[in-house]
Amino acid sequence: MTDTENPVLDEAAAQRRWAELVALVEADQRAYYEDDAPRVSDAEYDARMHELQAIEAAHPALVTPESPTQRVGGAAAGGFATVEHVERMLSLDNVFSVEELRAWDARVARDLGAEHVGYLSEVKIDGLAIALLYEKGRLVRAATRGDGRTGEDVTQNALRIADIPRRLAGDGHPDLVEIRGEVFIPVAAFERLNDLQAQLRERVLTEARTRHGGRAAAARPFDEERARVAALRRFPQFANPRNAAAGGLRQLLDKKEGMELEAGLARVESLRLYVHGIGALQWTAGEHTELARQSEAYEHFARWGLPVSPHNRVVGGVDGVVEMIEHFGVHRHDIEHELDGIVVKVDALDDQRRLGATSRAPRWAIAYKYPPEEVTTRLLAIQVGVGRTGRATPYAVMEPVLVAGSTVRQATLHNQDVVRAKGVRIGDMVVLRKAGDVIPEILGPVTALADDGYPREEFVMPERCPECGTPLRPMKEGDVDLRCPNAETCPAQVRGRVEHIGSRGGLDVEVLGEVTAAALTQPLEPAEPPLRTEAGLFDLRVEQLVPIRVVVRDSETGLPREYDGTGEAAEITMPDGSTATVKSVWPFRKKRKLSRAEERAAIESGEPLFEASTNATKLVDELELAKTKDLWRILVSLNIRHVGPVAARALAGWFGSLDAVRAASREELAAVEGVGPIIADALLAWFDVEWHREIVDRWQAAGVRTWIPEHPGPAAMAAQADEGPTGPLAGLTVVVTGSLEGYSRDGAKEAVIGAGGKSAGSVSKKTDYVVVGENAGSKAAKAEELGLPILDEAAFTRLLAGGPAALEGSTPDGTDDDADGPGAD
Ligand SMILES: NC(=O)c1ccc[n+]([C@@H]2O[C@H](COP(=O)([O-])OP(=O)(O)OC[C@H]3O[C@@H](n4cnc5c(N)ncnc54)[C@H](O)[C@@H]3O)[C@@H](O)[C@H]2O)c1
Ligand SMILES: [Zn+2]
Repeated sequence: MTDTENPVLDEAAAQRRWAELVALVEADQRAYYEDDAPRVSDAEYDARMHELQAIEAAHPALVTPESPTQRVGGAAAGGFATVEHVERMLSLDNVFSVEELRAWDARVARDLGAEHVGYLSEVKIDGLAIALLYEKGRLVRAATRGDGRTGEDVTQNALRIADIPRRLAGDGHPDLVEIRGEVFIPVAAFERLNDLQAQLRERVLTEARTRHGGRAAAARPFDEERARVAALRRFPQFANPRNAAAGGLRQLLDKKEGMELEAGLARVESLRLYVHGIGALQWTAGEHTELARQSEAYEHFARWGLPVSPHNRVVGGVDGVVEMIEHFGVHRHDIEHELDGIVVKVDALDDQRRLGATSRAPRWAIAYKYPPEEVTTRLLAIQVGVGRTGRATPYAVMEPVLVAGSTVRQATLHNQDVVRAKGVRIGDMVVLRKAGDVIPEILGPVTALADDGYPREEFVMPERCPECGTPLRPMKEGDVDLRCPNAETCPAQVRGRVEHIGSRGGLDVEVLGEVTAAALTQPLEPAEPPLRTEAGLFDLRVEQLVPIRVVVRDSETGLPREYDGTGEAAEITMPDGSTATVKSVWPFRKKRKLSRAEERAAIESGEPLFEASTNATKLVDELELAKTKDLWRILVSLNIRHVGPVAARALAGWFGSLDAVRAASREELAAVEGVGPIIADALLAWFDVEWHREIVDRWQAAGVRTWIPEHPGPAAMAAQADEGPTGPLAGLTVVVTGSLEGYSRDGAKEAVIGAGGKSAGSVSKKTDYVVVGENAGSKAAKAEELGLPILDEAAFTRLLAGGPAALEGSTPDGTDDDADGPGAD
């Protein structure tokens, strides 16, 4: 599986590697199970275990009962009384691919002499195991797994968990039953817990400030920085729900007081439980029917008031399991808790007994693990980038690492407060998470490795803009974000605005991307850029472009890319004052096609060897075409705060010309549907700035059309509005979710608006139709829950053309083909 796996080591090398791995895995287990503070990601731990297994498979002499492959990981750690489990608690073996799963299924079928095996397929809850011992229906003990034989007595904390009944419901309970389950913190509760930690930090700070101010001898000023670090140590941000849950169940509440107790209680009360197994079971003879299947046991559990996961499925064979794996591969983040795999169990208890268990795990169950979404890597540097709006954003530069299928080397850290709250220092090993399509995020440092000898450095937010040197400051009082106030000529901001003009939501000029924007605003040569601001954009000539040489910058960060040997090398000064050799390119020129003789002649006579590239002529041609694009695109291109495509469409549609927008009062602007007072203020503020007005003037002088031909003007629009909206979708709100074949995401919205309807982003009772495409997620489910009419793409097309009347005669819910979706069992 892993590339470190090497079964052809000679005996001595195998022995050495084996000992090394055992030491690593044991240290990992202590950090994970006893301290609730892992030092490596689960993926790395799994890889180590896997390598260990491979070595032992090739060298069976190395297998001893003490090997981690033969034991249940974990131990009963300090602080709690230890208890013996009535029956041993086991771990689970893992598979990492569907092929391995099918091979496991084939072995089980062979051992049972069956053709198909009936399974119970469950979501693998990322929490920690608990064993609940009930005697005649009364909870007598709750224990952690520990090493499988001995666990920690956590009954006191368990009694505070609402999901754990003190008495089982109903009657006819066994004399003794050991019920196993998973304690976890739901994702939403986890976020609330972290909010509470932040609030407690603030309270600690306020108290410290007050104490300081009250002291008569407050000669020294209050050390804000130190106080914040201390507060963070008392109430840290939790890295993930699993560790927060493990720490929550295994805390000594009676040793806590004050704010610590408040935090501790909140943590234990946010714990939930799903039961997923049976240990010892003793009934008074004759009082009960024998249980035949695990799923039957769950039915008993549910009747006794114990929570059973709603995601379990009973399936007829391995294909049903594979379907579930595929389903949760896509919907991994659509359920209440974190999951890291699918657990498959032989459902028939007789068969479970026949298959038995190894010293570590049952043979009748297996866990399929999804690819990791959390990995660890080294934080090499924290740099600061400046964006289009001047916001200065610190971002992490990490050792490249593979996570959720892609290589990640950078992650935004948002602002200096976020850096502080995460408690990361440059040089730390950090936990990096990339879940689904969400952008990668650093969760925090690996605290267990805080003293690994690698040099550390605290991050200090720079005081000046790294691109133009202007002092950074918040734009409003109370703003956390710092901005570069030099909007007019800060290279980063001009570059960002020019790129925005070329973007899909702006003038949609294909050649005007990040490299072109940088070339036009910050060329290495000529020293004077063709554009100081975007005002001159439509005056550009091909001759101006040809001599431009530029440094290629990273699209995320705006920083120069290291020289990679493919372009021309250029020496430049970096934001921190150092120099670097980076890659540079000539984006607008190409070599003329000359014979050798012609070339020699050209060199002698000083004629140029280069001419304009297709990119250069294309840019000028496309800008020419862009001059008569829709008015809303021009509006977006002005880079006015809050004026994106939606507001720009509303403004253009109502006023019909840029001059009318400019002449409108605050009230007139705010009154337009989809505009409102915030955008109205942003517009007025924008037109108030002289260099902004100059952009409009110069664009108009260059021939940019800033009106809609044949638009009747705002007065006529107002008159018409009194008569109500028109079009087949007038007065109707439509939500489009998932992907459609014939419409892009924006295209579908535009089509709804074009037909006189409203396009909404979220489903509510006010929604009239929900259009559901491929891979639709929670919105589709919500629509079903609210009983809203659901349309497929074909019905949507009919609706756009003919309004609701066009849908009559067809079934509003489409077909019933996919009735066995996620919630159908
Ligand atoms: N990062 C680290 O340093 C580190 C160290 C040790 C363990 N780990 C993590 O723990 C894993 C190994 O731990 P493990 O031995 O506890 O095994 P495991 O977590 O892979 O599987 C066994 C456990 O799964 C749990 N589980 C969740 N849902 C279940 C369900 N529906 N049915 C049955 N059991 C369910 C049970 O608590 C059971 O004990 C590793 O693969 C890794 O993910 C990480
Ligand atoms: Zn600047």
